[in-house]
Amino acid sequence: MLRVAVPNKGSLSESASAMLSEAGYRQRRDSRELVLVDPDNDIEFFFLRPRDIAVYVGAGTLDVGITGRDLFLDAEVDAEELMNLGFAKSTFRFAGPAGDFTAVEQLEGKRLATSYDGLLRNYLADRGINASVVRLDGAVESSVRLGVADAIADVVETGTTLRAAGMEIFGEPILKSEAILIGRRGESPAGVDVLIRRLRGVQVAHQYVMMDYDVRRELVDQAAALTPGLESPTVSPLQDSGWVAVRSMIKKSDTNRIMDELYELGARAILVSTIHACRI
Ligand SMILES: Nc1ncnc2c1ncn2[C@@H]1O[C@H](COP(=O)(O)OP(=O)(O)OP(=O)(O)O)[C@@H](O)[C@H]1O
Ligand SMILES: O=P(O)(O)OC[C@H]1O[C@H](OP(=O)(O)OP(=O)(O)O)[C@H](O)[C@@H]1O
Ligand SMILES: [Mg+2]
Repeated sequence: MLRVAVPNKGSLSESASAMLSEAGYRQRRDSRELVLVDPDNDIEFFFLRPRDIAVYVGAGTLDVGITGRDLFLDAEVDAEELMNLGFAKSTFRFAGPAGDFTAVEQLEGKRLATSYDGLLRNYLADRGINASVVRLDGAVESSVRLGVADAIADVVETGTTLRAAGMEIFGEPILKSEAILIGRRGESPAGVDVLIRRLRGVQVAHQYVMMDYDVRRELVDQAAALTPGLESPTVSPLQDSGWVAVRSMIKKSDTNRIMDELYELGARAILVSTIHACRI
C-alpha cells in the first residue's frame, strides 16, 4: 500500500483532504482519526502535523506527503518536491515596524523572530548576514511590539495580520510557497504515478472548462486558433453542411474573452460547461 501523509490541522488540512476526496480517495469523517485505509485504491493516509510531514517522508517511513514548500525547506530533509498543488499560496518575507527597514542588509546584528528558523538561517548565511534568530511558534507579528525581536520573517498572504501589527514588508520575498506533494528523492513507489495523475486531473478540472460552438466551415481555422485545446479541437459536421460544431477545452479564466472573440468572428450557440473529472 502507498503510505501518504496528510496535514491534520491548520491552513493546509481542509484543502488537502478536499483535493484527495475529489481525486476519488476515501477521506476521514472525524478529525480525530489518525490513520485511514482506502483498500479500493491500495493506499493508506496518515494524518499528521503539517510541520512533521517532511520528517516522516525524509526518514522513509512514509512514501509521499502533502505539506507547504516553506515547511518542507525549513525541515531540511532528504526528499524532493513532486508537484505543486496550487492552494495555500503565500510568500515568506521580512517585515519590520513601519519605516524602520528598507533593505535586508540592515538586518546585520539585529534580532529576527520567525517560526521557520531553518529556512531563515540558510537565507541569512547565503547572504553573509549575521543576525540572531528567535524561534517562535506563531503570532510572530507581535514579537517586535513585545520586545523580543527587531524584525520578523513570516508567512504573508493578504498582509492583513502585518498591517494590524503596524508592520511593513521590506526586501525581496524570501520564498514563494504553496502546498506541494513531496516524496523520497529518486524513488517512485507503486501507486505514486496514479496519485499524481489523479491530483493533476483535479487541478485541470478546476482550471479548465469545455467550450462548444457552431461556426461557418470557412471560419473554422480562425476559430480553432482562438480555442486550440490541449491537442487540437474536435470538429464535427452539422446537418447544414455550411457549418461545423467545435469542441475544445479552454482556461476557465479566458472564458468570457474567448466567447466575445468567437461571437465577433461569427460563431454562434457558444456553450460553456464545467469538467467534472479528467485525465490529461
Ligand atoms: N494565511 C495563510 N495563507 C496561505 N497559506 C498559509 C497561511 N498561513 C499559513 N499558511 C501556510 O500553511 C502552512 C503552515 O501550516 P500550519 O498548519 O503549520 O500553520 P497554520 O496554518 O498557520 O496553523 P496554526 O498556526 O494553527 O498551527 C505553510 O505552508 C504556510 O505557508
Ligand atoms: O497575510 P495574512 O492574510 O494576514 O496571512 C498571514 C498570517 O496567517 C498565518 O497566521 P495564523 O492565523 O496561522 O496564525 P499564526 O501566526 O499563529 O500561525 C501566518 O502565520 C500569518 O500570520
Ligand atoms: Mg499559523
